[in-house]
Amino acid sequence: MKAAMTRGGDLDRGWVYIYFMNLVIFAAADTRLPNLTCWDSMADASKDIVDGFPGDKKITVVFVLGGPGSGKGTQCAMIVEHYNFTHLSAGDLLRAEIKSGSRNGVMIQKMMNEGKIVPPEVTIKLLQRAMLDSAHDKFLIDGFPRDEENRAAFENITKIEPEFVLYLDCPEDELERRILSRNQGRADDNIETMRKRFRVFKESSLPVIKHYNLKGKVRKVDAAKPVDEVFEDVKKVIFVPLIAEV
Ligand SMILES: Nc1ncnc2c1ncn2[C@@H]1O[C@H](COP(=O)(O)OP(=O)(O)OP(=O)(O)O)[C@@H](O)[C@H]1O
Ligand SMILES: Nc1ccn([C@@H]2O[C@H](COP(=O)(O)O)[C@@H](O)[C@H]2O)c(=O)n1
Repeated sequence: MKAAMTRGGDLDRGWVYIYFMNLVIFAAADTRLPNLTCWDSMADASKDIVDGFPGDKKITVVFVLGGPGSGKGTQCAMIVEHYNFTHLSAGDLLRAEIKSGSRNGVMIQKMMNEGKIVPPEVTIKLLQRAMLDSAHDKFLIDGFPRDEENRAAFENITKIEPEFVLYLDCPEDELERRILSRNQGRADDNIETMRKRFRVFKESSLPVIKHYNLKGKVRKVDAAKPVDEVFEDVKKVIFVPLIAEV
């Protein structure tokens, strides 16, 4: 009897064990649900970067490249006053992403502080969202593509070829002078990071400019001149023959 009771007790304990194991499995499945949802929403969030652009809208893109402090932001601001373009700065979008407190913010901040290039999927997603959110179809994309990886990924994902590349050419000593007197509170505007950024520009961005030059798509301007003179060149030499003023 004792043995039977013990056996019975063992059997009961067995069922209790199975019951609790089921609870654990269900609970585990339950706690995985938010993760599964998260993966789903991540898939949704990344959908916009793999699908190109909706509709047949023709998107015109001009890439604006040049060393750090060459005047990309300054010239883009002047271009949008005269031509029907929307200015998107890759650097500004990345800085906004840091400020938003997003998951990628810490990584982006670290890369920027070291003058390194952020992985293309992050930057392209931000650019593509900004383009999709905009009612416009003509974009000046400033500070992008920074390297061959940026360039190839952008073309593969968006299927967009730039109309041309505006290259603001400026010697390093002038870039350094401008960056060190910019005074906008940017953590990367210091001599050490500036030099790293210039090295990255020479090693990684110049090959992109060369790539487009081989395709006859580069419009180079002497960006060491005063702001208004640079803009006169940008305007007369580049935009007027190609795009009507608004
Ligand atoms: N042609 C110019 N002559 C003198 N100063 C200029 C000229 N163009 C821009 N600057 C000044 O140089 C600094 C850098 O210009 P800007 O921010 O437009 O460069 P950028 O290429 O966008 O820089 P970054 O790549 O670091 O974002 C600013 O303080 C700006 O006022
Ligand atoms: N395509 C890009 C553009 C920028 N970055 C990072 O941001 C820094 C600042 O860029 P600016 O154009 O505002 O000077 C740059 O040094 C990079 O760290 C990037 O990674 N990819």
